[in-house]
Amino acid sequence: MEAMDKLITPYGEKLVNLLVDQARAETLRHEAINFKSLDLNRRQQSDLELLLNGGYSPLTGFMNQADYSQVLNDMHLADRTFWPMPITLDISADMAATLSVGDQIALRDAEGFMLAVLSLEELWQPDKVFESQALFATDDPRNPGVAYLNSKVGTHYISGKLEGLSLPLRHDYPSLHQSPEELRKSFARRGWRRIIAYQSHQPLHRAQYEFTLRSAMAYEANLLIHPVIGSALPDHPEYFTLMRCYQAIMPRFPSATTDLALLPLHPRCSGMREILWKAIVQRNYGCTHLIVGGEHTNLGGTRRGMDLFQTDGKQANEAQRNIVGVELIPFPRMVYVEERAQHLPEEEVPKGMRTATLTGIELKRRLVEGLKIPDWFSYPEVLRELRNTYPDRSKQGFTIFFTGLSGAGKSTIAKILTTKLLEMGGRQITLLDGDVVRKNLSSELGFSREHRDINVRRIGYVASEITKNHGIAICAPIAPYQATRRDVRAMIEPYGGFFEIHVSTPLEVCESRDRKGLYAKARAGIVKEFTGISDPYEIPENPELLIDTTDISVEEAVQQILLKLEREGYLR
Ligand SMILES: Nc1ncnc2c1ncn2[C@@H]1O[C@H](COP(=O)(O)OS(=O)(=O)O)[C@@H](OP(=O)(O)O)[C@H]1O
Ligand SMILES: Nc1ncnc2c1ncn2[C@@H]1O[C@H](COP(=O)(O)OP(=O)(O)O)[C@@H](O)[C@H]1O
Repeated sequence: MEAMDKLITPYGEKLVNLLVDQARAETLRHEAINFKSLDLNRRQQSDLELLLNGGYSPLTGFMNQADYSQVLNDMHLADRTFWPMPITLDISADMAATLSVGDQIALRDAEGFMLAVLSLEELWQPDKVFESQALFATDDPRNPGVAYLNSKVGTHYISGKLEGLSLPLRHDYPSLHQSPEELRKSFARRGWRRIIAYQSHQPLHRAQYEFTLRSAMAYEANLLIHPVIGSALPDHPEYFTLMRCYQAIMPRFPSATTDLALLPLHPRCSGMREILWKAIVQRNYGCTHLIVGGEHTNLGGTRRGMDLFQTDGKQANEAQRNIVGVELIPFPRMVYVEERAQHLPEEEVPKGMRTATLTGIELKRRLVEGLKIPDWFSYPEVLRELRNTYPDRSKQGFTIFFTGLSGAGKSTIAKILTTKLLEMGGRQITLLDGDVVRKNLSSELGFSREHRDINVRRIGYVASEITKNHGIAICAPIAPYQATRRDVRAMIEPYGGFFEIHVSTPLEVCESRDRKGLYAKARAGIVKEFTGISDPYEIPENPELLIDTTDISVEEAVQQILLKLEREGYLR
């Protein structure tokens, strides 16, 4: 590449800025009581941000039908500008039925804060099968892009003049959320011209660090580490861990030549179209090169950018890449070479030398099981951050979720288990017994299926919060329905351990115990909808443990649970 004396121009030569001035913003805010409202989801907010701040230059709004169709057909806008990705604003059929051309629609964030106003010009129903085929070369719902389009994207698209009032508000890492204009200014001030972007999705370990640095040297370029955060959950601990991992590794890069900023782009999983689209965005942010690939995969090592060129590259001819004007640098499959004590692209490894890689799944396993992660794989400061979020199991939170008939022994076992765990110490413990919850959290509820579900989900929510904060939640509701128990499991498992314990004492035994006299009342029809008598109990399919208390003592039951927890590494 020849020497450049200026920053690369934006795609389409001019950086778009759709934020209106103060006076216009005031007028729009004043008029907004008469506007229709649309609360944007994360992806729509990401697209709006990149439209408003010029990341999508030369687009000046969500696409109209002519641009949308042309982009799907041959990756061009209606005016023949090359553009590979549809950028559309979707709404539900219900909302579509209330709209007519000329309406003004307030686009709001999840809290209802108005970010922009769209004056409706077009409303149409896309052919999602056609869109799936164009973007993902399939309409198979197992493809994540197709699944998103079918389940999360509304039935209608809208377009029209877009006026921005505010970029989405962010309270996390304000200095890292830099717009194209801000980054360009900062590059210009520092005299940066040739800039390689690395759009990371995961922490940088040694392979990514070595390759990005090596690329910067080979191309005599500066480096922008540009994590893609448009789809991240900004209130989720994993997001903050990821950010801390980036911040932890930055001091290893030469600070005068490397920068870190966040890219609010929401990925689409759409192969070569996606790469070219990301390259355009990156050009708008002032970058001349884009490293493609480099994520840690579950299959082994790092994903090679080269794979994408080989599978989808046929459509991405040289001409398209030239039009975008950003040089693509494929990330090779990096492996660790022991004799060299460094990572090398697989192709460059001299014959006979021993190599090593660690898969994403294996990394996670080692983190949660507290096992060693080899020094060649990452840096201590990055691993420290990861270990804080994924502490080994003896420090993770977990939920013990008892389920079973009334009188099966749930509360009794739960109480003694709580005492035993308190004796051991180490974590905060909360007992969410059925009766206690019904008194304090669910006093307005009865025993219909709907009410039982609400009750059990509330318990699940509280338990998930406790588990997230590394505590122990012990729950003892009847929880008669399989689907609800499955939902509760899904709420908790991402944060720590989940043990469903079916206290499977048979109905006859529970009835003969009849501690509260409720079975007698149920038989007499005085108590209605009584589980096991006049209401269903769906047997758990795959509980972690099954305890029938007919012939065992409470102490024995509790021992079974403690042994299970110990075997799984939750007790040390
Ligand atoms: N109709 C009916 N069916 C079942 N249980 C009844 C009913 N009416 C009152 N009770 C008492 O309420 C306790 C069960 O409440 P849960 O919150 O655990 O039930 S559920 O999970 O919401 O289904 C349950 O307590 P346990 O005996 O400790 O299980 C009963 O004492
Ligand atoms: N191994 C055992 N575990 C738990 N409870 C037992 C056991 N053996 C007998 N029981 C008796 O069974 C009854 C269970 O009642 P409870 O714990 O309130 O059940 P649940 O909470 O499932 O409705 C208690 O009276 C308890 O003393």
